[in-house]
Amino acid sequence: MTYEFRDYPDREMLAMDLANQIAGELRAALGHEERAALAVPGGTSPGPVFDVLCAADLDWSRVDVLLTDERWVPESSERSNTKLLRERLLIERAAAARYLPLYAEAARPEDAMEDLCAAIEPALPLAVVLLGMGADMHTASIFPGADRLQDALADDAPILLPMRAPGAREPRITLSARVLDGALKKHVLIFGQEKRDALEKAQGVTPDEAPVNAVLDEATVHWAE
Ligand SMILES: O=C1O[C@H](COP(=O)(O)O)[C@@H](O)[C@H](O)[C@H]1O
Repeated sequence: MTYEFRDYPDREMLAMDLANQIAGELRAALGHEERAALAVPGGTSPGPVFDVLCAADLDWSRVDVLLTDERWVPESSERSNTKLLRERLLIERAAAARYLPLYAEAARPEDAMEDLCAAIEPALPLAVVLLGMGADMHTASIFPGADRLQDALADDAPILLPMRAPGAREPRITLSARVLDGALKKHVLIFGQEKRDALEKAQGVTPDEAPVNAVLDEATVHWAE
């Protein structure tokens, strides 16, 4: 497994550079495809990248935007990844993109899985994926020790899976490793020494213990303190 590691002087430069790269990759994809799909993480890290990317000059009306994973909470919750996306990515020029939700008003992710999957399937494969990583080496909502971990890592995994894990505060829904790893361009965004150490620790460890390993091959990792 090989990946490129980019070390930036600060978070602002990382956000500018990464957003410009993603915009360029989407433009390139739209040069030879009718539509291009972009999957992005939630959590605390990607906001500054969204702040730049939302203003990128490209034909957003031909872009499908989706999350890599969602916490099963309503959009009004501060824990909602969708809320973050609506406030910081799906604005300005990017407001013209088509948003493919990973959440529906249902008590459990299982209750909405079929409809959510049916909407996403035609948009695949992903043209570009941006992933986050937790200090426990989870990526998207594929957590070490999760109830559906093996299913999410399987070669024949479904597009989406419900997920519950000791490290996750609420039920989750996540794209499988197969779908994330199948993206034509893959970026992983991490900030801080703790996550850099975690990424190094993930080397040579199985994806069961370090799920991020399932998506790292040929990815670019972007890091700043
Ligand atoms: O819960 C989640 O965590 C990861 C990492 O988030 P961060 O706050 O440590 O940046 C994120 O990539 C994922 O989308 C999110 O649901």
